[in-house]
Amino acid sequence: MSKTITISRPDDWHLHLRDGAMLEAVLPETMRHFARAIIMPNLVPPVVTGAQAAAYRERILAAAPGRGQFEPLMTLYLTEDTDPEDVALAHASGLVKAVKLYPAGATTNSNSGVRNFDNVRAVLEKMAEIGLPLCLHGEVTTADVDIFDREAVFIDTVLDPIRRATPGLRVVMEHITTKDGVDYALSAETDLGATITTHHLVINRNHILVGGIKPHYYCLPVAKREEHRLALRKAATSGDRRFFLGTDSAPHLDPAKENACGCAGCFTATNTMSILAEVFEQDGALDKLEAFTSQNGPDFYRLPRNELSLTLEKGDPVQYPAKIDTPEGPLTVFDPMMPLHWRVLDD
Ligand SMILES: NC(=O)N[C@@H](CC(=O)O)C(=O)O
Ligand SMILES: [Zn+2]
Ligand SMILES: [Zn+2]
Repeated sequence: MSKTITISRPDDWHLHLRDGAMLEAVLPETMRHFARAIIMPNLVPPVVTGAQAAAYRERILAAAPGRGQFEPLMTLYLTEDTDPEDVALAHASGLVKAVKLYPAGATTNSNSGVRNFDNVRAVLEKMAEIGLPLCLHGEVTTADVDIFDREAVFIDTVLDPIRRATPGLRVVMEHITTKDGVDYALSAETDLGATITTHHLVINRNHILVGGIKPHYYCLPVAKREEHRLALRKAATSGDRRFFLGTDSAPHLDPAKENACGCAGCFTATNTMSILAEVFEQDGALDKLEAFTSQNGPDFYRLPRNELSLTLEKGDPVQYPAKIDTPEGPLTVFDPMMPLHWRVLDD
């Protein structure tokens, strides 16, 4: 008899869908396995206002094969000019589920992000009042801080002060990559969660750099030492409610990655569920997969868990495309460097 596992349908709590032709190419990859996703607002120009988020949501739904089967959970891109009342209205209408803070210059399309955190104080206070989560790209951007230390320094010098100054603010530490991130998430009983990507459970910094530069393993925050990857594995597979899946699936066309100045981002939407099942099985934690992909996220966001389910079956290695063809060129799918034995049924 074949071995199967059935879980509530997963959600992706950190996803880049982009726009236009890329949106059309990547949306089906996520919709195949995920019911909902927190949609990142780092378009060019960014999704700053409620009106822009509503328009982007319509473009996503228009690109969705079989409308109604996928719910985009919209976010606003926090700038120093963001109006607290616009945020409150977009939240009250049910449109917006989180606000995203990018330190200016930290990552792809973050130039409109925050330079002086004092200038967003009024928005953060409003968010604490109305219970709207803040999603954080947690890296400092100062030139004198080593890129491998930027997450840990951000926690000490930005995140912790913001949380102390804004009691009740609900925060998601996005795509944590360090033991420091895990430990900080575990330090709070309420109002703090952390997403973990698929790829950071698989790669460490050697995979980017040993034997030649591997641009498809380059993302931000950059993968760290093996001890950090192991801390992330332990956190994800623990079932602890503070950790949930945010794939950070971040498509960039191959020429933009395979470049003298390659873009940051790994595209994992296609094979994420097979990778995660393999990872959780390797760690003897298949029974915790559902908590990570389907329960802890909606619980944090105070949304119902999905009623539909998803079944994975163990068998011969799964076939998936190495690249997705988009009208604008090829897009490489993340290579986990191991055979994957768990296939999503009916996908
Ligand atoms: N993670 C990445 O490496 N890239 C993301 C931006 C982000 O999430 O920081 C992107 O938009 O390409
Ligand atoms: Zn980020
Ligand atoms: Zn991201």
